[in-house]
Parts: sequence; C-alpha cells; structure tokens
Amino acid sequence: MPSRPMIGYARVTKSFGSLKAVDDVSLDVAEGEFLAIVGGSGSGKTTLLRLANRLIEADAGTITVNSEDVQNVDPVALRRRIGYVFQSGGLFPHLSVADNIGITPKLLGLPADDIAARVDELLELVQLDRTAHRDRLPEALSGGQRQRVGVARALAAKPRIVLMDEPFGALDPLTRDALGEDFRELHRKLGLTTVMITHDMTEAILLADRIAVMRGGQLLAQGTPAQLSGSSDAYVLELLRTPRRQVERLNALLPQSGAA
Ligand SMILES: Nc1ncnc2c1ncn2[C@@H]1O[C@H](COP(=O)(O)OP(=O)(O)OP(=O)(O)O)[C@@H](O)[C@H]1O
Repeated sequence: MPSRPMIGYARVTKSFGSLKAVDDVSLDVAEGEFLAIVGGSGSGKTTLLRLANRLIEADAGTITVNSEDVQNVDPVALRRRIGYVFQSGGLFPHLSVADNIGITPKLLGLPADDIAARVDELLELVQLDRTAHRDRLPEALSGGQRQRVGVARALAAKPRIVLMDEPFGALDPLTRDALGEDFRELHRKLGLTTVMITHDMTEAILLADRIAVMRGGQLLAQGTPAQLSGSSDAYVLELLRTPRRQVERLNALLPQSGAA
C-alpha cells in the first residue's frame, strides 16, 4: 500500500443537534488507495465522506487533503479537485450528457473545443458510445449509463481523489458488478485515491484495498478484508460473514454447476 495519506481525518467530530453523526474519527486514506466505508443506515458514512470536500463542516478535529488542512482551502476550489459521484447519478435532468460532463470544465473557463474533446475522451473512458449518448438527456439513459455519466462528470476536472456515495446501489446486480469492475480499473489506470460508501459487503471486499467500518458515528474498525476477518468485534465479524453466508444459502437452494 502507498504510504502518503491523501486524505487524513484526525479526531473529527460532527454533530447535528445532540446527535454525534461522526464521533472522534481518525482515519488515513493513502495515495492511490481504494477505501470502502461500510456500516448500517445512519452510522455516519455520508457525513464522513462529505466532510472531506466541505459539503459538511466539522465541529472538531482536522481534515487534510493532500497534506493541506481543508479549512485553508476555498470550498469551491476543493470540490473541483475532488470528484464526487452521487448515489442516483445526481445529473442535471435538463442538460445533455455532454453538458453534464462538461459542466466543471466550463466553470473552469476552458474553451468550447477543449471541453468537447474532454467530453469525448471521458465518454470513451467510461465506455459510452459518443454518437449514441452525447446529446441525450439523462432521462433517456438506463440507470447504469447514468452512473457512467456520473463517473465521467466526476473525472472531468482530472481530480486525483474520487468520493463515491453508494454509486452502484440502485443498479441491477449484473450492471453493478460490471460498473464496479470498470471503475476499479479506472482507479488503477488514473492513479486515483478513491473512497466509496457501499452497503454491499461483497462489493467492498472485491473492490477495495481496505474497509472502514462505521457504527453509531464511530470508526469501529479499519483494515484489509483479511485483517478485519481477524477482528475481535462481533459486529465486524458479522458483516464479514454476510457474503459467505449468502453463498452458502444460495448453494443450498441452487443445483451445483455441473450437477444433473
Ligand atoms: N443535515 C442533517 N441534519 C440533521 N441530521 C442529520 C443530517 N445529516 C445527517 N444527519 C443524521 O446523522 C446521522 C448520520 O447520517 P449519515 O447520512 O452520515 O449516515 P449514513 O451512514 O450515510 O446513512 P445511510 O446509509 O442511510 O445513507 C443520521 O442519524 C442522520 O439522520
């Protein structure tokens, strides 16, 4: 694993009223790492993610991005340096695919020809056919295609960091699998640092280098899947056992391949 932290949380706390959504969390994400954040609903995953690009401000603690305290970085400039993929794609419904992808380059003041070239490059990168998809509105795309556009848009300003909030959650399992694999390849090819929230433990184990487990706002455990499987925490072990238990149940219900 690379050594330099690209994102660093040091004793970070964020409350909403009396509720500690993120409670004294310290976590480093190394440069080039793919980290998955897992945990039950309301455990603080989204809050933790959004603290990194200042969509949410911390009450206490320090967050660094590329060794810089995010408090010293203009939030808009920070968000341009960090790609963000929303669960539902988060595309502007009235803008074409090309305009959705090109929105940040446009805000950055790039000339129209450069934006068009960048859009084509990104469409290719996320494996969408230029001619077929460029001018469509998001409503004319499948869920998987929308998420590909969401990924392309997040990559438009050539960020080194990508944050993804349950990006493949609303997709059918086959599309989800394919997109997960494709994104993992992009992560490698572009040398990204990726933090992805997922509810799917199998996805976390298959895609991520390391997994952070949240519960009640606290970081319960972090480590590689192998390290976590040696955890002494019952909740962590339960989470890690889920994929295997599902396979066992499936094996019991389905004929084994090759069987008559
Ligand atoms: N803007 C807000 N105002 C008040 N409470 C909030 C706000 N945002 C989040 N919370 C609360 O903080 C806690 C953590 O929320 P968060 O969205 O971070 O959890 P999560 O783990 O991402 O959940 P899910 O998996 O359901 O998306 C929850 O109890 C939530 O209701």
